Amino acid sequence: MPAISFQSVSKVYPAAGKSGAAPLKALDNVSFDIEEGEFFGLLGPNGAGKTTLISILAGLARATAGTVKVHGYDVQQDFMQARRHLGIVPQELVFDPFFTVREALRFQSGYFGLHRNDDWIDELLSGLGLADKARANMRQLSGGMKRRVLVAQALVHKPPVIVLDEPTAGVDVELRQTLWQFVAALNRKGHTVLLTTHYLEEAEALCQRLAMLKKGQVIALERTSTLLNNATANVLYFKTDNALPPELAAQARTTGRIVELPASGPAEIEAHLAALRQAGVAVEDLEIRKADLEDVFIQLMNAPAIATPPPTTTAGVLS
Ligand SMILES: Nc1ncnc2c1ncn2[C@@H]1O[C@H](COP(=O)(O)OP(=O)(O)OP(=O)(O)O)[C@@H](O)[C@H]1O
Repeated sequence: MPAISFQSVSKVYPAAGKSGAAPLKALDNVSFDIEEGEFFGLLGPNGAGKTTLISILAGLARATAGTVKVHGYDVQQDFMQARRHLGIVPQELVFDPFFTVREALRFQSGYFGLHRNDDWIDELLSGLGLADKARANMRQLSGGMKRRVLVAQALVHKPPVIVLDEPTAGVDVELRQTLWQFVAALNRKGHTVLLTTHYLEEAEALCQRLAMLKKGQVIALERTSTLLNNATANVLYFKTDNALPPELAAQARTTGRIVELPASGPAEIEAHLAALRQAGVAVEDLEIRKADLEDVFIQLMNAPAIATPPPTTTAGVLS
């Protein structure tokens, strides 16, 4: 049985404000399963529908159509059973300022009917570098410390499935590393992890499989390694002060003077270099590197809209 199953999930938000405005389809027939023990990444640009999908999973929003199950429990019909199997680390820092850290964790344990949970709470506090903050009041903690408490709160009932919604946005490097070591260790013990992130290098390092959302549709569902192997093999990286010829400009990612040009192999690299020479583009600091997840992401996001239904298996990447 999958840990999480999304089946034909759609979400339409009614038109806001002016009459005549069209309703917004935030999710369009999203189907995929996440198997037990997987470390799974959900990626997509702003507004792709990631938070909407996680809100439906958490029972905080209702799907317009389709079903979502956690360990076989429907998130609507069996809400409490589904919720018990989930530990959700939200994007926003929400907490009660009057509790100490330990009280907040005890309170959350009580919500799940767990009353003698201090051994596990101590383990969480020490694993997340919060041991000396147990008696601190929540309002005295820094933003990074509050985020650690949110992670501890999500895990207080030892959920088999852990959902992290952009947990490292605006978080310093040290906390990111603590968090990832902790979550990776839980994953090794068998916990399923679903992560949404804007940091593609994080997804590349951690996630075994990825789904990419674009405008509410799944446009790729693949093992991370397969996605990387199927994608453009190389990227030509250089700096220039000159304008690129239009056929190269259309394919290039340009950041100030830095240009990154995808190339499928040696022949295309040579063709790009010839085109640059012919256009009189002066190139500095030229490097050829292997494509990474960011290149794959940009390639898929820039691909023309898909006309066929999204994949429901891990069969391949649509382009
Ligand atoms: N409560 C709501 N009412 C109306 N529209 C909404 C609501 N919540 C989200 N949307 C819209 O639905 C679409 C998907 O939003 P969602 O927040 O799920 O995307 P996201 O992929 O999580 O984006 P981000 O990376 O910016 O968090 C967006 O166009 C957004 O404006």
